[in-house]
Amino acid sequence: MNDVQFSPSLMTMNLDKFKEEIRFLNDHVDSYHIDIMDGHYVPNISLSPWFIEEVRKISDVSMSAHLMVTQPSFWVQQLIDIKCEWICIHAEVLDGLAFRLIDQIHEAGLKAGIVLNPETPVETIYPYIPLLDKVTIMTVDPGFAGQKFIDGTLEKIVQLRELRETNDYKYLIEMDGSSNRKSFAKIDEAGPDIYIVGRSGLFGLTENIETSWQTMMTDYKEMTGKKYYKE
Ligand SMILES: O=C(CO)[C@@H](O)[C@H](O)[C@H](O)COP(=O)(O)O
Ligand SMILES: [Co+2]
Repeated sequence: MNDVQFSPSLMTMNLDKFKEEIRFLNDHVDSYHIDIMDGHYVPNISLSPWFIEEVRKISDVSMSAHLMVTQPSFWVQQLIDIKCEWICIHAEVLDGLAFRLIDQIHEAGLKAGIVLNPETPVETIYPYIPLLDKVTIMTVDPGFAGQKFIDGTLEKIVQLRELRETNDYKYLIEMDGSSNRKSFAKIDEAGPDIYIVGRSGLFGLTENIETSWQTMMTDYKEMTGKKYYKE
């Protein structure tokens, strides 16, 4: 397996420093995490396909959309239209749609991911898990930044690693929510491939993105004993 990746959650970036933060991060990350909420699936509104297009004007980094919406078909089509590289849908809204939507994403040449809420077991996605490019484990309830890390979610990351190993599945394992100095050690022990970092781990650390990034790198190194490959 490759090195761990960090994927900044742009919902928590400092919008008054949009260009400065994106230009700095472009050289350090493999993907950007874009939270898209419809105000129904979760009681909040955040980013949009339009936002992805704006970031693309100054970035070649691949985009991973995290759809927190009740009608995924509509949003999947919007994201296919703009060729968003990763389209990730919550398992909880996929009944009766999963195979069709995953196929639709793959036929467009894009990657399909599934996101699991803290209370949703990994078994929910067994019917289509061999088709997936990524599985994201929510380590907080979806909808907001700044929430408390839910320790019980980590065993699902371990379960996904074991399943992948046993069955030779290809999906990447991602975690989303409250990854920061306090949680890096326990996340590292569970062993996801991708850490989403938001306000508590990166953007909220200092006034300046370069200093925040360096602080995060120090935190990661001190808490895990490991070095990030794009430090
Ligand atoms: O999907 C979500 C929230 O629904 C996340 O991507 C948040 O944007 C991230 O958790 C914020 O970072 P923290 O505030 O948790 O550090
Ligand atoms: Co997210």
